[in-house]
Amino acid sequence: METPVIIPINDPLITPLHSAQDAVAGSDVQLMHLTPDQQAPVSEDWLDELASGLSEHGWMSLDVRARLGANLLAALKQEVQILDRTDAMKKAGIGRGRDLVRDRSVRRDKIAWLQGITAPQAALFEFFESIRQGLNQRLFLGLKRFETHYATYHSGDFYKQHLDSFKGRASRVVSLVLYLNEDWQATDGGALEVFNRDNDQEVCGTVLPEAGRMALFMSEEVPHEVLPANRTRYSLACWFRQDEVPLPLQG
Ligand SMILES: O=C(O)CCC(=O)C(=O)O
Ligand SMILES: [Fe+2]
Repeated sequence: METPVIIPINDPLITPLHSAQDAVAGSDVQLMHLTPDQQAPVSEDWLDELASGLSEHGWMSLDVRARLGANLLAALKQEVQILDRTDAMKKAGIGRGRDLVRDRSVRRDKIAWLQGITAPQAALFEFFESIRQGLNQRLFLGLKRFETHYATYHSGDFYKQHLDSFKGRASRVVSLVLYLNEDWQATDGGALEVFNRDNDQEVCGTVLPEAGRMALFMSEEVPHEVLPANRTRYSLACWFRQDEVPLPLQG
């Protein structure tokens, strides 16, 4: 059973998005500080591990619950739940700008882009920025920036096998997915299936979207798929990019 979330506004449909986000930021600011005995979110050794996972296998899955802290994960989940319940999330598409296609046979999730403004998002962006710099120092990927969105998959939603970037576009280079769901069971569906980068018929890993679990992979190389979820599945995806100019945040 999920813990019920109380939406701190009267009429979600007429309240602008930033108010919903402010409500979250305001109530959770004090939760964002890491307690002193907590492991540093990002250490040199840990960045070494990420870099070797990516260079040797093209992908990896790891548990970052202790690094990010249960409070930050809970605050991020609360944000995405509020966005979802206030209808602030948009049907996701494939492609960008004029090429954007909303093809429900390929993907059915809903997304909302993060701006890094609320306290939980600011803490998360700091974490992503350390990863960006750490990967650049170790793998010379020239990652200039990252973009990140929340995603909600309701029961029955999926995302068929795909790559996150077309070869040679030098846009999305490294993909990161962070999951926000407590007590996710295999029977809840919604697993991320990762395929062999040299054979897109061969599953080489299955990741359950449990809170604190993170998947990291090379965007142009690693085919992956989100299996149909049997309960609401919350996550956020982040792409580290080589291009400098942000595209309009849509789709
Ligand atoms: O949520 C996931 O496990 C993966 C999502 C994904 O592949 C994407 O948004 O491109
Ligand atoms: Fe993807």
